[in-house]
Formats: sequence, structure tokens, C-alpha cells
Amino acid sequence: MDIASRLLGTPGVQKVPSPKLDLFINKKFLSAEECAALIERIDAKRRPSTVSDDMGDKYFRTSETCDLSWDDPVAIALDDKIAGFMGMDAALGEPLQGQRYAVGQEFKAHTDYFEVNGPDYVKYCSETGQRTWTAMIYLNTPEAGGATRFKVIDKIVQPEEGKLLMWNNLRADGSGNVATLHHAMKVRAGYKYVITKWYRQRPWPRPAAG
Ligand SMILES: O=C(O)CCC(=O)C(=O)O
Ligand SMILES: [Fe+2]
Repeated sequence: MDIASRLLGTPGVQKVPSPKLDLFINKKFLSAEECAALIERIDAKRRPSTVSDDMGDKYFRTSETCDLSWDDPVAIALDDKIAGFMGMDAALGEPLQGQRYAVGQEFKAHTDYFEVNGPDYVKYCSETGQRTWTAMIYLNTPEAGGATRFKVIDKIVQPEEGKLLMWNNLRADGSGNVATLHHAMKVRAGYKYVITKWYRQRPWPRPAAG
């Protein structure tokens, strides 16, 4: 069964009503304890975020980021949990990425797939293919701000501790779906912590075990 059909039939999963994209929400995907363990890791490893193409705007993604280690048991457990829930092959996943946004920080409107004719396509996609699905989890409920806005479909998702979002970045023909355009809006008070997981068309290379 494909991922979207499976999620449609999964208890506790809501589909955001739009004919333009497959966007699903599962509240309380993670417990407070699971979220706290991940926040601890993000705080231990975070550094200023980068983007593949900031379109000349150095304020495009102002959060701090970290990749979680493949050999961290907390990351391994989360990886399995997300893939199992979605019915996704875990081998297709990039490393889990954590982010922290402080007051005023944001990630401006962007798509997670790469532009086929853009400068990054060959560099980022020749081995593993395009990004397919995104899974994103809010690890806390910021005091104010920090919503994720899907502007094309006019949907604003409020950040809430443990809430999982999942969407398909591609159309049925494999091209990028512009309706996935999303903006991580500025945090107005407190912090916002998230985990992002991107899946590819082909397996992502992992370090050899041991
Ligand atoms: O923090 C958010 O709300 C969205 C994060 C995001 O879009 C990303 O990391 O690609
Ligand atoms: Fe994104």
C-alpha cells in the first residue's frame, strides 16, 4: 500500500483537506519524555543552520541545526518509530535533523524538494534521488509564534509538543509539488524545537557499523 493510503487508514491521523497535496497530522506522536530526550541532544550539538540555496538572503533560515548521530540509541528508536508509522523503508532516510528557533528566528517559505534545474540538483540528488516525503515533529509548544504556514493551501499548523506532520513533496509523476511550499514562522516568545526527517527515492548511504 502506498504511504498516503496507509496514513488515511491510520487511527489518530488527520488529513489536511486539500486536493493539492497529501499533508497528514498525528498529535501526540511522541511523549513528553521522548521530546525532552531529543531536545537535550539538539542543545548539545546545535550550530547555525545552513540551506542549500538561500537565494541571496542570509536571513532565510536563522535557526540552529544539528544532525543526530546514526549510532545514538534515541535517534535509532525515533528513526524506527517514524518509518514504522508511515510504512516507509527506513533505508531511504537522511539523518534525523534537529533544529532550535529562538525569538525572531524562522525558516522562510521554501520547498523541501530540490529544483531539478537548480544549482543543487546534481550535487544533492545524483546519488540518492529527489526528496519524497517529509516527516516533522514539534518537540515543544513555544510560548508564542513558530507556526508552520503552508501558504498555497492556506493552512497554518500550530506547533504542539509531540505533534507529527507528514507530507509528500512530489506529485504522482515525480515532479516537485509547489503546494508543499511552507514557512516556519518566527518564534515570538520562548523557543521552538523540531525534528525533521527527509526521505529519498534511493537509499541514503550510512556509515559502516562498528
Ligand atoms: O520548523 C518548521 O516549522 C519547519 C521546518 C522545515 O520546514 C524544515 O526544516 O525543512
Ligand atoms: Fe521544510
